[in-house]
Parts: sequence; structure tokens; C-alpha cells
Amino acid sequence: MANLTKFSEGDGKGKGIAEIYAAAAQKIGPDDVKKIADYTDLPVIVKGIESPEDALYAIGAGASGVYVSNHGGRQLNGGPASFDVLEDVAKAVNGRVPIIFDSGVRRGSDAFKALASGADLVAMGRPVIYGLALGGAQGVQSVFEHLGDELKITMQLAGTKTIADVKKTHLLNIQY
Ligand SMILES: Cc1cc2nc3c(=O)[nH]c(=O)nc-3n(C[C@H](O)[C@H](O)[C@H](O)COP(=O)(O)O)c2cc1C
Repeated sequence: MANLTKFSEGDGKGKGIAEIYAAAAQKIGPDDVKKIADYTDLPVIVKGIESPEDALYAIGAGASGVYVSNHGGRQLNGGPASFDVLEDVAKAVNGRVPIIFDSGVRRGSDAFKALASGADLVAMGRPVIYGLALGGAQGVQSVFEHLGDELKITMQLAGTKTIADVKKTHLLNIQY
């Protein structure tokens, strides 16, 4: 934190969530990503990417990875589902940087579909929190074990031995 204090304003004490949001940048662009990438030797991953254009902006600004994801609680509910944009983002990124995906992953088959649609790494948010609330550390472990078992079953049923095989799987997009 000591390195970051020069960028902070005020002491942040006694602020409610609305005040914190109001004080935060409302529009974060490539210049901000570049500033952070120049500032740190750590890999900078841009989260909340929902379009091929934004993925390309992020890479152009120095991002080491793009994170296709919803943005949490303060964005429009009417935005596209992250899964629906994943394939187009992956085509645009074209292997230049790793793609992380989350939003709505609940089963091993969801992780399988995300990998087959271009994700290199699949993450989860709420299931882990639910596991924590219900069973503490053991609950979290059980969520990951369950998802891993489901992913293995899906891989067996699809005839895919490795994650590399899964990533080569072609998903059908049938509109009923
Ligand atoms: C309580 C809560 C707060 C979150 N806050 C943020 C946030 O501030 N910024 C952000 O990018 N994502 C935020 N997220 C989204 C998560 O980082 C993650 O992308 C999402 O939970 C994954 O989807 P899933 O919960 O369906 O697995 C939040 C999620 C939850 C449940």
C-alpha cells in the first residue's frame, strides 16, 4: 500500500459505498491501463471486457491478459451476457494474451463450454461465496471438487482427454 499512497486522496475513513463510487473514476480507458502497466512490473489484466474492441484497446495499452466478465453490481443489467461475447473476443485476441472468463459458471459443463469458446482460464464468484457461507473452507473446497468432477465427466463424454482437446472442441450454436 505504501507505493500507492501517492495516488490516493484523503484518508478514505468514514466513507460509505456511494461516496467511494462517486470519488472513483467513472470512465476508465486505455490511458489508465497504460499508466498502470508502466507503473508496475506485475502483469496487468483488464477485467470486465465485454467486446472485441475493448479487448484490443486493453492489449494495445499493455494488458497482459483480458478478463471477459460482467462488471459486478454497478453496471447496466441490460448488457450482454459474458458468455455470448466470449467467442468474438477470443477471435479478436487471437492468442496474443490469455483470456480469463467468469460470470454464470455453475457446472463443469459451463467451464467446458467456456474453454471451448476461447477461455484459457475459467473462474467463479458467487458459488465460492455460497460454499464459504454454508461450509467455510470445506464448503469452498467442495464447490471446486464438485466442479472439477463435473468437468472431468463432461470431458469424458465429449471424448476430450486434455484441456487442449477441450479448447479445440467445436460447439454448435443452434437457435430454436
Ligand atoms: C458481491 C459482489 C461484488 C462484486 N463486485 C465487483 C466489482 O466491484 N468489480 C468487478 O469487476 N466485479 C465485481 N463482481 C463480479 C465478480 O468479480 C465476478 O466477476 C462474478 O461474481 C463472476 O460471476 P459469478 O458470480 O456468476 O460466478 C462482484 C460480484 C459479487 C458477487
